[in-house]
Amino acid sequence: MVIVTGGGTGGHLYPGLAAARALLAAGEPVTYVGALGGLEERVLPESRLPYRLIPAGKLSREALRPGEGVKVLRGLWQARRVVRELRPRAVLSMGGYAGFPVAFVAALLGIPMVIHEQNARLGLANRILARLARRVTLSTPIPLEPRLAAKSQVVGYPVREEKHSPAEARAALGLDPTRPTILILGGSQGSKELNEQLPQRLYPLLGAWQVLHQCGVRWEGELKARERAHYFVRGYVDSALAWSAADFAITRGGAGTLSEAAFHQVPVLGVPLPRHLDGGAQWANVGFYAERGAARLLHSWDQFEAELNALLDPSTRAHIRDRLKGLSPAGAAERLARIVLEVA
Ligand SMILES: CC(=O)N[C@H]1[C@@H](OP(=O)(O)OP(=O)(O)OC[C@H]2O[C@@H](n3ccc(=O)[nH]c3=O)[C@H](O)[C@@H]2O)O[C@H](CO)[C@@H](O)[C@@H]1O
Repeated sequence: MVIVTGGGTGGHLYPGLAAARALLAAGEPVTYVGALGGLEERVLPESRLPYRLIPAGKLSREALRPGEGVKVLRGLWQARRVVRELRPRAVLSMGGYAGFPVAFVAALLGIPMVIHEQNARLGLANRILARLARRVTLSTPIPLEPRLAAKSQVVGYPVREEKHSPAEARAALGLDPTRPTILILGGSQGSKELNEQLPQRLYPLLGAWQVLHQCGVRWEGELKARERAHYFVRGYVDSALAWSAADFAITRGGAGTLSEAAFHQVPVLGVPLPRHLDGGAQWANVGFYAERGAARLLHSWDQFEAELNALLDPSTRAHIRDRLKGLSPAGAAERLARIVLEVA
C-alpha cells in the first residue's frame, strides 16, 4: 500500500486525490494523510478513500512562533505513528506544509518517497524533501540544481479532466446559457484583493456580458451585496463547470488554476498573490505562462483597463488559446502513479 499526503488548500489536495485514484485504478491500495484544519478535513470524508488527519504546523517563519513550532513537532510524532502502523511501500507527497511530516518521517525510515511540485518553483517543504526523495516530479519544467535535476521528471499537474458545453455549464451554475461569461476565480480560499477590486470595474460590461465571481466561502456574505443583474457571486464553485462556462477568466496565480485554464483553453488574466505571502510561487506560475504568451499578467491595478480590453478582443483570446495548447497534457495523475509504483 501507498500513502499519498498533502493538502491544506485545493492546489495541493485535488492533484493528490487524482494521484490516489490513479494508484487505486492501477490496483494499489492507498491511504490519504492530510492535515487537521485543512480543506481535506471537509473533502476526504466524501472521497471514499481511507484517510487519516494529523496535525501539521506551517513551515516558514511561522514555525518559529511557539504554537506553530509545537504543531510541527506533534505532526512529525503522529506521522511516525501512522507510517509505522500502515507500513507503506512508498509515500507520495504533494508538497505544502500538510505533506511534509509523513514524507519526512518515511524518508528517514528508508521508505521510498516521491514528491510532486505543482508550482513553477520549489516550495519550502519540497526544497527540504527533494534531497531525501527518490524522484522529484514537476508540473512544469523548472530549473533545478544538478543533483535534483538528475532525479526529476515533468509529469504535469493532475487536473480534473471533465468538460461541459458552455450552455450546459452556464445553465447548471444558474447563469444565462447564452451570455458570454467572465469567470473570477480567487482560488481555494477566495481572494480578498480580487473581491475588493473587481465588481465595480466589471459592472460597466454587464450590458453584454455576465460575470461569475467565486469569492471564497468566508467572504460570501459580504460579496453577495455586490451582486447585480448578470453579476453572480458564489463562495465556492464546481470548477469543471465554471471553466466550461467561461470565455475568459481573472484569477490568482495558483498552479491548479493555471493548469485548469490550459486544460479548458480559457485565457486568463493572472493576478499573483503578493510575493511575501507565498515566496513568489504565484508570480513564477503566471510568469511561466505569460512568457509563453499563454496568459496575461497584471503587474499593477493601473494596467487593469488595458488588460481587460485586451481580453475583450476575440483575436487576443484566440491567440492565447492557441498558446495554451499542450501546457496541461492529460494523464498527469497516471504518469505520477506509474513513477510511485516504479520506486515502491
Ligand atoms: C495561498 C496559497 O498558498 N496558494 C497556493 C495554493 O493555492 P490554491 O489552493 O488556492 O490554488 P490552486 O489554484 O492551485 O488550486 C485551487 C483548486 O481549487 C479548485 N477550486 C477553487 C475554488 C472554487 O470555488 N472551486 C474549486 O474547485 C480549483 O479549481 C483548483 O483545482 O496551492 C497552489 C498549488 O500548490 C499554489 O500555486 C498556490 O500558491
